[in-house]
Amino acid sequence: MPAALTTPEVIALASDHAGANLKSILAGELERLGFQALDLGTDASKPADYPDMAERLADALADGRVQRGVLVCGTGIGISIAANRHRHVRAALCHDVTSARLCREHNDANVLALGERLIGAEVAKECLATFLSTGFAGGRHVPRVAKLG
Ligand SMILES: O=C(CO)[C@H](O)[C@H](O)[C@H](O)COP(=O)(O)O
Repeated sequence: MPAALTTPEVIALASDHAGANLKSILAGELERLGFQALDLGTDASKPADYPDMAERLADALADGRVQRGVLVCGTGIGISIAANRHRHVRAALCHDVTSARLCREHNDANVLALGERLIGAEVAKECLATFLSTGFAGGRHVPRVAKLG
């Protein structure tokens, strides 16, 4: 009997020009991990303002194209600030795997934000894999997360 086919989860990525190279690396890593990458731009040759790129990802979450996403700018700061202005976005700026785990367990983050100019590709890939494989812990965190929205 043939194995059941499952549709891979689509994960959206967006970045400004300063995060475009790391975004490409992470798109490849997503495919390697069995996800489908939806690249919302920009590429390194097309300068873009991080609020506009955060909005693209916020829109993809709002209209249901994706449930989770990744944002990258130079530091991850500007693009995470911009993303969190959208009420349905819980973007977590992470520089390490522990933060990537805790933002899922405690905050039910739906967006991982990274800074290409601050962390290396290998750490970024580890953060991505941890973010995607960690569930929300629920319990005492539920009312706290509810107060965010
Ligand atoms: O918002 C940022 C700083 O917190 C991001 O790192 C941007 O990517 C950065 O400001 C872009 O800088 P650039 O000099 O215009 O490339």
